[in-house]
Order: sequence, then C-alpha cells, then structure tokens
Amino acid sequence: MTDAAIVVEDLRVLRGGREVLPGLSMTVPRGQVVGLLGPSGGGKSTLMRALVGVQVVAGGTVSVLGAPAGSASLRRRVGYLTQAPSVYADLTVRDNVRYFAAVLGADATAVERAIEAVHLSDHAGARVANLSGGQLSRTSLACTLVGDPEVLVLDEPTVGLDPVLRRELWEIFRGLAAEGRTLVVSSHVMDEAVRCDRLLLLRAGALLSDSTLAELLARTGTEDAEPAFLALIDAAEDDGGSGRGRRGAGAEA
Ligand SMILES: Nc1ncnc2c1ncn2[C@@H]1O[C@H](COP(=O)(O)OP(=O)(O)OP(=O)(O)O)[C@@H](O)[C@H]1O
Repeated sequence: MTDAAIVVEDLRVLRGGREVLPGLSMTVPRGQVVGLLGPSGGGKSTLMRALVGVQVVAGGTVSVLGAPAGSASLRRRVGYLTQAPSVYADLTVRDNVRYFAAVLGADATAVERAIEAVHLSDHAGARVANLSGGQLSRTSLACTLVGDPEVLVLDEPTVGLDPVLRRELWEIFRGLAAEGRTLVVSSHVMDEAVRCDRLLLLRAGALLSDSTLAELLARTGTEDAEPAFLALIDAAEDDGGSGRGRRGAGAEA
C-alpha cells in the first residue's frame, strides 16, 4: 500500500469553457496537514472539489485512499468542508451534527465525539443562528467529522476569523492529524503556512511549489511564506507562464 493518501495525475478541469486546471499532478502523504495556498481564483476550490469527487473533470485521475475520488467506498472516509458553512441556522449544534450523522450512518456516540472534538460540548444545545463566527465554523467542522473520516478536505475553514479563533481551529486540525488523519486545508492567509507539514502553492491552475515551508524558504532565499510565494510568482512570470501545469518544483527533490 502506498504512503500517499491522495494521488492526482494530470488533472484537467474546464469551468465556464475555460481550462481552470490544465494538467495538475500532486501527491498528499498520509497523516499530514497539507496547506493549499494561493491567490483567489487560482483553482483551490476546484481542486478540492475534484478531490472529493464533486467536480466534473475533463481528464486525468484523482485517487483517494487508493480509490477513485467520489467512489461510494469513500463516502465516510473523506470529509469535505465547503467554503460557505453548510449547516442549518434554525437547528441546534447537536441537531445539525445528528442530521449529518444520519446521512452518513454514524451513531449517537459519534455525534457527541464530533462535538467534543471541536470543543462545542458546552454549546451543543444552542441554535446555530445564535453562535459566533468561530462557533459556526466549528459546528460545520463537527458535521464534517461525524463520519470519522480519514481524509479531511477543508476549503478556507479559517476565512473571516480573527487570529485567536484561527489559532484555535489550527490546534484542532493538528490534533486531527496527530490521530493519523490526512488534512488538505486551503487558505489565502500566508501565515497559516507555518501550521502545515507541506505546502502546495497554486496559482492560475499551476502548482508553483510542493514542498515543506523550510524547503520553500531555502529555495527562494526568503524568510517567510508570503515573500517566498511572491518570488515564485515572479519567477513563473519571467518564465512566460511556462510553469503552467507542470509538477510543483519541490516534488522533484
Ligand atoms: N461555477 C463556475 N463557473 C465558471 N467558472 C468558475 C466557476 N467557479 C469557479 N470558476 C472559475 O474557476 C477558476 C478557479 O476558481 P476557484 O474557485 O477554484 O479558485 P480559488 O483558488 O478557490 O479562489 P478563492 O480563493 O477565491 O476561493 C476561477 O477563474 C473562477 O472564476
């Protein structure tokens, strides 16, 4: 069995008649937190949709835990947190999680475990409409966790949250990885790069880098993720955009 949780080969996606992912290849190792970073419109959500099997693809393969993305066998093994919170405002935290548990065939203990995992036990009976932004994000996450997934695909889970709440969520993510789960987490907040085991930098559908933060900084001679990323963008532009679609440079190492 391979150590990769996710293997993407030559993935092509068209959206609105445009090639949004022109042939992307990457692997995600098991048990790691991989950050998917890059500017708005670069294709992060599209790639995530392909990982969970809800994106029509024009070519290539996406394999998750050894099965084609979206396979019935992956239903409980892969959790997907969409960018917009997909919970019911008029239900309580617990009833939301119960609903997703019923959809996934998970039991009552799984409901309480998921609520506990996101530190919401004290608010389990609160209506979602009355929650703070951070509590709302954690409710969505609990719904994603209730099937006990091995792979979590989280689309901008910290967007709009203050630094304290972001740190709290990242501590939860690290805890989930410490249990052996694989997380792919998108963000355009570059300082979140330090929280990740590996970074995928995606811009205009091209993977500019696939490496650890330390490797990225060494390669670009910078001290921070943001200048490192800008250096890669400049280099890709000098290259006349010929970096499009090729495998992230760090993957060659
Ligand atoms: N439903 C759609 N129909 C047509 N084009 C779309 C659709 N959704 C996204 N796109 C286009 O696909 C490209 C990639 O979008 P995507 O949402 O994957 O980027 P992103 O990196 O996740 O951006 P953001 O960080 O803003 O969420 C963009 O050019 C976008 O305009």
